[in-house]
This record gives sequence, structure tokens and C-alpha cells, in this order.
Amino acid sequence: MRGMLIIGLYLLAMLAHAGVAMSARDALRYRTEADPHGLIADMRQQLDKLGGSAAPAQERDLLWLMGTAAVNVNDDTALTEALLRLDSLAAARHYDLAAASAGFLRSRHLIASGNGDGISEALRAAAKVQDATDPKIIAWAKYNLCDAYAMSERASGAMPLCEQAQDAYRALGDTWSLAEAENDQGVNFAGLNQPEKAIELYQRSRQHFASLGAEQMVAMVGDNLAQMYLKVGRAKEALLLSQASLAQEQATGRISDALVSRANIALDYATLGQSARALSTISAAVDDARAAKMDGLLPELLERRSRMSEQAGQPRQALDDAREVIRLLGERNATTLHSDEVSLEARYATRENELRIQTLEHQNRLQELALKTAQAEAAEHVESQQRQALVGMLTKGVSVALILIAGLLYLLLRAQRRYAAELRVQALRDPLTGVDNRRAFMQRATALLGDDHAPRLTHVLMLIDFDHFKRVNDSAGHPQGDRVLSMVADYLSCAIVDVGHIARIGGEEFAVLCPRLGADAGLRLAETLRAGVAALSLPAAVPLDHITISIGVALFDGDRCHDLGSWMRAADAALYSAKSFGRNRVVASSLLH
Ligand SMILES: Nc1nc2c(ncn2[C@@H]2O[C@H](COP(=O)(O)OP(=O)(O)OP(=O)(O)O)[C@@H](O)[C@H]2O)c(=O)[nH]1
Repeated sequence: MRGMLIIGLYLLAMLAHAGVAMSARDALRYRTEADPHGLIADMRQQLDKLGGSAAPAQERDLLWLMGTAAVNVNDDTALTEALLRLDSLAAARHYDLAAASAGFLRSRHLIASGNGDGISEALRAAAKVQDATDPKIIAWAKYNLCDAYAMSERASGAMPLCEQAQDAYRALGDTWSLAEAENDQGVNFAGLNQPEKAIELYQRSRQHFASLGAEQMVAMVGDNLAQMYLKVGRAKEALLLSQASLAQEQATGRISDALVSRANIALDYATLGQSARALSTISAAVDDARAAKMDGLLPELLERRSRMSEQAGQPRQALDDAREVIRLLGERNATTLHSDEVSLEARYATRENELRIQTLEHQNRLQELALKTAQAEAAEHVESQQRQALVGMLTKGVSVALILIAGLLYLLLRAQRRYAAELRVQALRDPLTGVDNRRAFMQRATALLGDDHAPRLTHVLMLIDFDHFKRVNDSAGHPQGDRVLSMVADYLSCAIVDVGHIARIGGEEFAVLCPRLGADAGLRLAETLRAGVAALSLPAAVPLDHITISIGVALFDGDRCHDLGSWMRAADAALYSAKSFGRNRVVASSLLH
């Protein structure tokens, strides 16, 4: 009874504050974002009170709200509790909706912790309610799938789902959920680099949340909107929005959100050319993060301050911050390496490589900053020495020593420059196979389309994926799998060296980019590569006859493909078809239309 009373009073207070008609249900959803800890405690109390007398639908509802709030604040204890109770409710009552709810909560948790299995978990959850006829459940499953794809930054997969979820919620008159789906769709457009469309969706979402009086949601979507404003050069509007968000976040004690808003405000000031304000704002954010022991956010904030200091002509501060970033990232790497010992999963290996590259890039920058500082200090030194020479204070011996020092300094700077250049190359190279990495591929492809948007002969893109590569690892072990990957990468690099570039863009996925190769030659080359790989002899330690690859080919024709995103999607769809048609084959995207 007391729990009910608390919730009732809370709702009344909130409605009075909002001054508009937020339904009781929406008010509870609001609390999953605005008061997650309080909501979890209240849900627990309610569930305890109801004991075994709760109807399944009511129990599921309370557990879903509790689990949602738990995911939002990373409360693992509450999440585990909600999941266990949902699982047993699903098993005891054959209640699919409870099973799907547990699945979607698991998926959100996986995605929030950067685990790649979140989407498949969401797909399994949706399958549990695929026969549902209640339009509310259908819309709910669509939205949760849309959210899983959008939050995993899989914009092209997410967009149709988010569109369908919006239509369904519009038909049901569920403004809250509509606003959530619109926000997700905005995230998708932002991911596809279409800021104008993203702005449109975020504005719609904000209007809907505002019409419900959900001020914190308005502020949250406002953060997304501000980033897009900045992207399209509307820095003043971005600044106003970020300042409004910051006020909200400070008032409600959301420290980490407030730090992000501060960092955004600093960026807005920098874009508006107010570098002193930008620096003092980002410094305040760094101090707050240190005081609140927000170590996760600290490297990003320091990195931003380092860049701003560099732009403001303060290389010493830039250098100190960059050094600290390296130290913090080093600590993080150490933790990841430890978990790598526990599991040799390729996912960890890939993450570890990413972290190494990230660190390498920072080290690279650090070298450059050290160089700049050394140059500035050397220039100052030489200037002062020259001044002294002018007034006749220099003896001959000191002059000779200075010349020697200048010579040594020159040699040192040259070595540092070489080292920095080498690091820059390493940051673009895949350490296992020695070919370009994904970052290098994206840079190269973007530059190609920027230079030559209407080529006389079409550009050709191939996405290559190993078939059943898991069997190699399972039968011969991961190190042999690595050997096979390197061996095939060597073969492919040699085979395309005259016409294009190859990059390793995922675990066992490669991309080949052939500028102005033309459609016929492109398809012939793909077929040659496929047959060549199938004919390779594998190392003796691998107990398989051969390894095969599937290839999706897309042509940059300026018609169906007009930018890098659509080009890659076309090649990806062709690769997917090559896999579905039985693998070990080449499929051209033009055949799919
Ligand atoms: N040895 C090794 N294996 C890797 C690496 N990156 C990814 N893998 C493995 O590649 C396999 C990919 O598995 P799946 O995505 O199921 O694909 P597949 O077995 O190739 O099957 P299909 O793509 O469906 O033909 C997993 O077993 C990963 O562990 C790597 O760097 N080294």
C-alpha cells in the first residue's frame, strides 16, 4: 500500500510540475529515465507486496519497467533480478511476452556494454512474439528491434524498422513511443551523415516529448540535436541547446550527462571562435570529471582540451594533456589484455587491435606535439643566444658549442619526425596481415569519391568474406586461423596490386577498391580472386582441403550508388546474396535489381 502511495504522490507531483496530461503509464516510463533508482525501489516494493497474487501481465509490466531503469543506470543487481523473474514467469506460464521482454532487456544490456551479440539477442526476442495479433505488442517489438539496430550503429538495418514503429505508434496514438522512435530515426540519419534529416526527426521528437511535459527527454534529445546543429554550422543554436541541457542535468544531478554537455559547449565556443571561453569551459569539465572520479570520460575530455590548447597556441598544455591521455589509455589496454587471456575470441582480438591503434595514434600526436614544443623552445633559445651575440657577450668557444647543440637538435628533430611518420603509417595498417585497415580503407574510398564523382570508367568495390571460417579455427586453432588469414591476404594483395587496393575491414572480411577499373574487368577480376583462393593449398596443420571466399561486387555508377554509404550497402547486399546462394561465388549488386 505504501508503495502505491509513494508512486501516486510522485505522479501527482510530477503532473503538477509538468502542467500537462502525461498518462500514468508515460509518467512511469519517464521515471525510467528521470528517476531510475527511485523507480527500481518502488517496483521492488510493489512486486513484494503482490507476491504470488499478481496477474502475469501486471508482473511483466512492473519487471519491464524495473529492467529498463536498471539498464539505464547500469544497476546489474536490479537487472539480474528482473531477468530471473521474467524468465521464470515465461517458463511457468508459457508467457511469450515475458520471454521477449527478458530478451530485449538482455539485448540492451549487451549493446550498452559494447558486445556485438546484442542484435541477435533482439532478433531472438522479437521471434518470441512474432505470432502476436495485439497491435501494441507488434509495435513494441518493432520499436525494440529498431532501437537495437540504431544503438548498434547499424543505421541501414534500423531505418525501415524505425519507420514502421513510428507508423504503428502514430496509429495507436502513443505519443511517447512515437517520440522515442523518432529520436532513434534521428540517430540513424546522423549515422548516415544526413544531418538535415536528423535535425527534422530530432525536432519532431522534442515537440512530442514537450507536448507530454517530459522536460528531461526534451533536453536529452536536445543534446543530439545540438550535435547536428554544430555539424551544419549552426553553432549558436547548438550552444543555446547545450546550455539548456546542462542546466537540466545539473538540476537533476546527472553528472556524466552534464560533463558531456559541458564538453559540447566548449566545442560550440571553439567553433564560434571564442577560444578563451572554450578552454575555460573544457577545463571546468576536466576538473569536475576528476573530482567525481569519472575516469571513463576523462581521456575524451583531456583529448579535447589538448586539441583546443594546441589551436590556441599553448603547446605545453596540449602536450601535458596528450601525455595523460596516453597514460589513461595504457591503463585501459592493460585491463583488456587481461580479459584477452581469459578468452581468445576474435572479437577481443579486434577490440584489442583497435585500442592499440588508438593508442598509437595518440602517441603519434604526442610526438608531433613534443616536436612543436621542442621547436618553439629551440627557437626561443636560439633567439636569446643571438641577442647575446649581438651585444658581444659570446665567446668563440660558446659559439662552437651552440652550433654543435643546434646540429644535435636538428638530428633529434629529424629522428622524431621519422618516428612520427612511421607511427602514422602503422595506424593505418592491419597488424596481422600487413594490409590497410578499415580506417585506411574509408579514407581512401572517401578521397576517391571526392576526387572523381563521375568516372569515365566505373569504380569497382568488392566485399570479400571467408566461407565457414569458424571451421578453420575450430579444427586447427586460432593461431592457424591467423596464418590462413595472412596467407590469403598475401595472395589477394599480389593479385590486385596493379589495379587496386585491399584492406581488412573486419575479422575475416576484406574490401578491394579498384578505381576506374570498369564493370567487365571488375567482375572478371572478382572471379579470378575467388578461383585463386579456392586453389590455394592450406598449411599442413589445417585439416581442411581448401578455403573459399564469397564476393559481393558493387559498381560506383552515380545512379543507384551516389555516395560511399550506398555503395558499401550495395556491395554488402551482394555479398549477403552470395552467401545465401551457397557461398564460394561472386554476385554483382546490379544482378539484384
Ligand atoms: N583466427 C582468426 N579468426 C577470426 C579472426 N577474426 C574473426 N575470426 C573468426 O571468424 C569466424 C567468423 O564466423 P562467422 O561470422 O560465423 O562466419 P563463418 O564461419 O566464416 O561463416 P559464413 O561467413 O557464414 O560463411 C569466427 O569464428 C571468428 O572467431 C581473426 O583475426 N583470426
